[in-house]
Amino acid sequence: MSLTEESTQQSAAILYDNVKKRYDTESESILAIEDISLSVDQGEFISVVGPSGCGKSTLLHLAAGIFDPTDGRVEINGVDVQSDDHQKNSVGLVFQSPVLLDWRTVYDNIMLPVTVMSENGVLERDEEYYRERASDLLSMTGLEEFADAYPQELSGGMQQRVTICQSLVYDPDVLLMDEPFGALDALTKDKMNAELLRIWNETNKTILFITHDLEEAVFLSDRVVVLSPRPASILDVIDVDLPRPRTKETRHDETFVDLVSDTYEYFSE
Ligand SMILES: Nc1ncnc2c1ncn2[C@@H]1O[C@H](COP(=O)(O)OP(=O)(O)OP(=O)(O)O)[C@@H](O)[C@H]1O
Repeated sequence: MSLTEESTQQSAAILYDNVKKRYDTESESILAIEDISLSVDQGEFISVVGPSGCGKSTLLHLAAGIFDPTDGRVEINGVDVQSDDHQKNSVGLVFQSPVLLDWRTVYDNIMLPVTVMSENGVLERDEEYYRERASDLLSMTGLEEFADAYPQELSGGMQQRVTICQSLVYDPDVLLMDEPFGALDALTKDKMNAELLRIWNETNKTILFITHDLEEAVFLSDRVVVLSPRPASILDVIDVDLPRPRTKETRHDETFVDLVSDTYEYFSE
């Protein structure tokens, strides 16, 4: 049975099947991804780490359908992301810098994807459902008092929470996160990690999380995928056998410390 057949039967949330990606520009041709096959289960939290410029974001952009693979295929819930049957609202995206509109309130920013989907006629439910969902997400992330505030009145961590609400408001199955806490200070990042795990636990999403921070990867994930320098291939997939819920104490657990140091091995010269 091929990887595609096997994983479709189990309906992988995300499937990379022999994926290769080359960027051809006028001046150069860059092979970003050599050959990657990876199956992410429904509800799994998986992190991708690798050296700078190795192709991590490319991997995420392929799952978001932003680029076509040069070879191979990428599926979300068993559907090729490049096919007409792919439902774009099955995927939510969070980037490192919050992309919020200054002139819209927090609540209106969270509702922005719903407004756009409504205008495009692709809303699955009536708007009232999403309005309630936006309010639930505001309270889940402790932002209910800031519903009428504007983004510039919020701290960086709070803005990133708004972005997470925005990506969850239309209830995607899969959340693709590209170094979402990379710009935050260490303490805020730890808090956001704990909060993300709580949200993940409450919403049962599948999360593909890109980070440079190996401790963050191990703390959050069920598995950590280690990529080679560009062109990216998978060097290892590390199972994180740590109990959940993960807490502050987890970071002092011997297994946690060992797993982080095992992962570091791939990056030492
Ligand atoms: N749209 C594009 N056009 C041309 N080249 C690109 C494009 N996007 C990425 N690349 C190139 O592909 C390679 C991989 O980039 P990518 O952003 O995927 O790596 P990354 O591991 O996420 O990087 P970083 O660790 O710096 O965030 C890089 O050499 C980059 O310059």
